[in-house]
Amino acid sequence: MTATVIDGKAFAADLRARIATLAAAFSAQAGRQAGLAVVLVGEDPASQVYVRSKGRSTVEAGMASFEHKLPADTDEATLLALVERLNADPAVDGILVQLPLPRHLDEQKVIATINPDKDVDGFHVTNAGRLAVGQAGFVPCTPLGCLMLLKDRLGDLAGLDAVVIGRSNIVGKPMAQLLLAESCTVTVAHSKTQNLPEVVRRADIVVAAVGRPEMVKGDWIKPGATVIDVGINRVPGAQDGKTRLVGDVAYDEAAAVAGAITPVPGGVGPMTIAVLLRNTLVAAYRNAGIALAPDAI
Ligand SMILES: NC(=O)C1=CN([C@@H]2O[C@H](COP(=O)(O)OP(=O)(O)OC[C@H]3O[C@@H](n4cnc5c(N)ncnc54)[C@H](OP(=O)(O)O)[C@@H]3O)[C@@H](O)[C@H]2O)C=CC1
Ligand SMILES: Nc1nc(=O)c2c([nH]1)NC[C@@H]1CN(c3ccc(C(=O)N[C@@H](CCC(=O)O)C(=O)O)cc3)C=[N+]21
Ligand SMILES: [Mg+2]
Repeated sequence: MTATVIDGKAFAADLRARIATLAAAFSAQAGRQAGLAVVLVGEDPASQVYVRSKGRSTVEAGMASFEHKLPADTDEATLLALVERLNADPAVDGILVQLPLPRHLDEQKVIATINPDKDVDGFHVTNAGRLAVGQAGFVPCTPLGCLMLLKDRLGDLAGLDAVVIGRSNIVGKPMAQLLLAESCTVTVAHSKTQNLPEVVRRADIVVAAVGRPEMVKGDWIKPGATVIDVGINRVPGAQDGKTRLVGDVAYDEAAAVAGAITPVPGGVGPMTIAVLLRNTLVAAYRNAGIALAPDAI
């Protein structure tokens, strides 16, 4: 058996096209574009690439992009003051502070300062709480993108056994909450989990969000299972000095057993950015007081 490749890049492109149509309608109705502010502290090359790509996608979708680049030695008061200014700016519907922050800055404090109704990353405790109790709020982009791919592939998820590997606040935990809300039987595995291969072998749905290159092996996968690989790991490539991107799943092995699998790159990553645009547009409609059908995007 060879798995169906879940084309996240194509799915995300389709989603972005639908968002662009709605963003144009929003601009016409509201008399202004929806706006996303992205804050980058420091010069981490990977973060710079992501921020540039977010800015480009935002503009392509017909929304305004406000990029704020601050030096690595920015102090906490300066960063918090910028977030407060963006909270108060009516042109800004969504605020994203690129993580990780330099070590001297307290990520939790920065996230707590973002107005929850502009928190398009869904990282604020208010949004985490809303997700946990089933209230409307912003859901973190990566897990929501994973859920969209799963529902597109599998339809109703009720009763399926799902194993999420990883329990971070930005991927693993919200992913588990979303799958629980879809009535999956959810197991959350982490670095202290015993017999991880056996745990994973029970799963109809595997979401790997670990940050360890190709850790999940082909013989951990139940035949026919759906495998979502969140991992983005840069490893040395075949040629000297070159690097390549691999996921948390040993792709070729797993694809020989799974029913469907996301590739890296071209799987979950592009979905993250598309969902960020979606969340920003939802925020814009809400901030402008214009109704948006719950299933519009
Ligand atoms: N595609 C995308 O858009 C995105 C991709 N990513 C990628 O996803 C991956 C995970 O990111 P993130 O959640 O932020 O990572 P974190 O480092 O915050 O969390 C990693 C999780 O994996 C668990 N873990 C570590 N080692 C093992 C192990 N040997 N066995 C089982 N579990 C283990 C940790 O357990 P414990 O809690 O016990 O330490 C932790 O819960 C990374 O590769 C990251 O680059 C992240 C965000 C977006
Ligand atoms: N506040 C905040 N919100 C985030 O959502 C956030 C963050 N900080 N910090 C970093 C992580 C990582 N992340 C990715 C987004 C897109 C791709 C993506 O598009 N990846 C492409 C490949 C990109 C490449 O070639 O490097 C792909 O998988 O096909 C990957 C990873 C968002 N993150
Ligand atoms: Mg982290």
